[in-house]
Amino acid sequence: MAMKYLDITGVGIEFDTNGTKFRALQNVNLKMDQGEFVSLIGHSGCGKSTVLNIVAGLYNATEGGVVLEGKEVLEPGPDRAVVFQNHSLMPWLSVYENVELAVNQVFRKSKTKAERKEWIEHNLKLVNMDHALHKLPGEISGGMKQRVGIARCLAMQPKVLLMDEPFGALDALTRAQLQDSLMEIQAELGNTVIMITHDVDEAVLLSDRIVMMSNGPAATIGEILDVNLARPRDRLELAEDPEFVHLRQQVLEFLYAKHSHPEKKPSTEVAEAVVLETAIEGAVATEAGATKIEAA
Ligand SMILES: Nc1ncnc2c1ncn2[C@@H]1O[C@H](COP(=O)(O)OP(=O)(O)OP(=O)(O)O)[C@@H](O)[C@H]1O
Repeated sequence: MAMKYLDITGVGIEFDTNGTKFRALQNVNLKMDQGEFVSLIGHSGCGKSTVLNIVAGLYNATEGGVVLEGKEVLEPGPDRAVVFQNHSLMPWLSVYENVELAVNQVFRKSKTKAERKEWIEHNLKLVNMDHALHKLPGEISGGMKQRVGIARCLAMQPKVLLMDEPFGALDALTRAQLQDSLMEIQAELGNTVIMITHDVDEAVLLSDRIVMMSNGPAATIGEILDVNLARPRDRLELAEDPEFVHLRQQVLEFLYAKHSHPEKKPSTEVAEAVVLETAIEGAVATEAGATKIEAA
């Protein structure tokens, strides 16, 4: 079979927590084209973040692996930028400086200072944050912080944008605005995106495909749903579109009829601590130096 842009093949992972082995993922296979937008959906604790962390290079798979544009993923790198649920901006740096940090890391050698400045401003404009360049994260709203986090990732021109519930902490209206912005940016830039979400409508609205995961332990991909709704997509029109309603129904059925009973699993505390840690590493998991966790 021909290599795809992003190839996740036979991925499994077993964690070793204080001598107890826990198999989180088993035989996960996903092949993505360049420019594709894929959502991962599944019950809490099934392994969505673990898949993302493996693609990010933050976790090493126990079996199988990830190949991006012909190159095996072995560690974090600026070709895979991560947007976390909680922005992970450096609180002491301005909006501009937060993006600058990432841009300098990737483009210090290839762009002049003036070009970098223009590039930072361009990316903040893409997310409608060019009006607040000199504000600190503490001086802007949650939705604005998330916009800056997205701009920071986009500015690195990653091959793949990895988003872990990027709008999960936002109110419904802000979330809708950011979803629309993301669709516009995606239409303009053609980013390849993997996004974790718990929101069925969000998955259908944004995705080309929805990857639905079975419950763990040993979670895997249960079904993949193609979303062939025409773009650009308008949330109001789609609300009554029979195809949208049908797709939504299929995801709900998967989650609540076919896989409704998540089995008891060890606490997710460890995973959460790891994600928090990587978030604090901040300026970027996006940055090549982020913490890497070895699996058992
Ligand atoms: N570093 C780790 N060490 C041990 N166990 C882990 C680690 N990371 C994840 N796990 C376990 O793997 C399973 C999958 O966790 P993961 O965070 O990937 O799930 P999730 O689907 O993203 O959950 P949620 O939707 O609640 O964020 C959980 O049982 C979790 O406890």
